[in-house]
Amino acid sequence: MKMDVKILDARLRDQLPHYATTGSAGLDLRACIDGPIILAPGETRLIPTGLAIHLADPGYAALILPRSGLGHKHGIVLGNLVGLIDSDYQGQLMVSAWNRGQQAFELTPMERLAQLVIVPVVQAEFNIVDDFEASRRGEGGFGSTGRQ
Ligand SMILES: O=c1ccn([C@H]2C[C@H](O)[C@@H](COP(=O)(O)OP(=O)(O)OP(=O)(O)O)O2)c(=O)[nH]1
Ligand SMILES: [Mg+2]
Repeated sequence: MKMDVKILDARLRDQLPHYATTGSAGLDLRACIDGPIILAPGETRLIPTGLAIHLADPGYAALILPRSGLGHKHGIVLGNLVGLIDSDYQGQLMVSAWNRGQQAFELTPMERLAQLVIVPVVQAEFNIVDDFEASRRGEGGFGSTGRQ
């Protein structure tokens, strides 16, 4: 698919997000900040990415996800856990950077902070009913099938 992209920060012109390998699902998003930012343990900051996208088609959405290295090694994940980008959103992509770790983390200008994944979406119509057609699971959940 092709999506409209606006480059809001000139520094991105020579380091546009791209799929790093042929099989990559995510496009890395960079921290478009003017100087280093120290994220104290527990702190959350909204970080601009210098990029806007317009998916336009309600059959798509984009997800902002943490990078595994930053999340696992440094505790840098997302304040909203997952960012959901609507197909009609035209503003700058923002990353809620949360230091869930015990150590301060220095975020460097233009470092790759999170990743963007484009996903298909189905908008559901409601068919209001009094009772569902029976299923094997019924209302069982939250471990109802056991652990092993
Ligand atoms: O990590 C994120 C999450 C959201 N957004 C933008 C795109 C999205 O389409 C819009 C609204 O996001 P969401 O619906 O999750 O937030 P809300 O709190 O419900 O705000 P709104 O009332 O604007 O829908 O904010 C980001 O840039 N980054
Ligand atoms: Mg919303």
